[in-house]
Amino acid sequence: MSQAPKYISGEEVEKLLDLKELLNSIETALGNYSKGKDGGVVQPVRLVVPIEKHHGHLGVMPGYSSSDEALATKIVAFYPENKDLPTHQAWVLMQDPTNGSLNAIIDGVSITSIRTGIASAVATKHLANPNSRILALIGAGVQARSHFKALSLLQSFDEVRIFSRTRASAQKLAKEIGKTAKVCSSVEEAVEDADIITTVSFATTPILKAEWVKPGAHINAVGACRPDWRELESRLMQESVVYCDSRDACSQEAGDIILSECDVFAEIGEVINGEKQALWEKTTIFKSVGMAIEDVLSAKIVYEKYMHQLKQDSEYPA
Ligand SMILES: NC(=O)C1=CN([C@@H]2O[C@H](COP(=O)(O)OP(=O)(O)OC[C@H]3O[C@@H](n4cnc5c(N)ncnc54)[C@H](OP(=O)(O)O)[C@@H]3O)[C@@H](O)[C@H]2O)C=CC1
Ligand SMILES: O=C(O)C1=NCCCC1
Repeated sequence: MSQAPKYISGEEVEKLLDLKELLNSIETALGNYSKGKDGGVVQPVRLVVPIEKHHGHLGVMPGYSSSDEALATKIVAFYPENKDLPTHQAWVLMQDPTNGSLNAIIDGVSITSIRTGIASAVATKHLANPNSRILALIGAGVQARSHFKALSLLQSFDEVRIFSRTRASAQKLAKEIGKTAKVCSSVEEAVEDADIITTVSFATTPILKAEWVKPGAHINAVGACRPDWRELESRLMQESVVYCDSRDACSQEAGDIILSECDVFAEIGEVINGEKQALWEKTTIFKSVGMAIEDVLSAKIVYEKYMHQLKQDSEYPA
């Protein structure tokens, strides 16, 4: 008889996910994804149902990694206008790949937030100048926080510039980050001389211009995950070396790529596999829209640790 699925909360996810371990695991998974069939990753482009009447979207993201024996599906709702609820709500359904039974339902908000920052950190590790000192965050929500944490695994920053639509959000984040943080009054002010720029906003028209970006900077372009949404102007996309998480997904969802008609030089997985160069001395952009396999790997780590802890608790009760 199959067991009732476990429910694993966001709090538990935050406790159980070790960021360095996740970085290694996501780096390997992105490499496997870009190997095609040989990599053993099966991940179709997500299905997105627009809920136009309420300005929201529902995404369904299944994925399987045969080398990790991990199978999961994330259901994610994103409602940019939500005020009392988070703009993203998500659940990851973790299944046993050997027989299809449901092992766990895991909070997907924390997984989405943590794994997206870590995926950008993987790209930044390969594509940014190793002597990067100034980080600019455009947007000051959930992803801005997870990106600051993830990018801080790679180096410490002398200055973290923050711009957001509402100054109070930027101020709140700056207080959390501490003395290296500086609240800026415009995107231009935030990115001047920045080595790493991370756009994590809900902008739907370009907010970052080529003329403001220091040559050789690295940009993680994380927002604008619909084909008609953009954060970066066309000239910036066309004049930089553009990398992406998935060509298939970005060609359907990334307005920054689709509308600028820029070339995509490589998937980040191709860089990880040594098939394409990391041109970090040039201005580089990592455009991501998010991949199911990142959720699958995160869920696997969480589930295994959760089960290990349960076993220990039952063997050695307090
Ligand atoms: N690539 C990927 O894998 C993923 C991408 N995303 C995307 O990342 C983005 C950020 O998500 P998340 O942090 O969770 O969302 P949040 O709602 O938590 O935060 C969004 C932030 O962006 C700010 N913002 C909104 N519009 C603008 C604008 N025009 N200019 C500047 N700042 C703006 C908000 O402003 P305010 O100051 O008013 O609060 C807020 O600080 C979204 O586009 C989301 O869909 C999310 C998950 C995965
Ligand atoms: O990968 C994800 O999860 C998401 N990507 C784009 C916006 C919604 C969530």
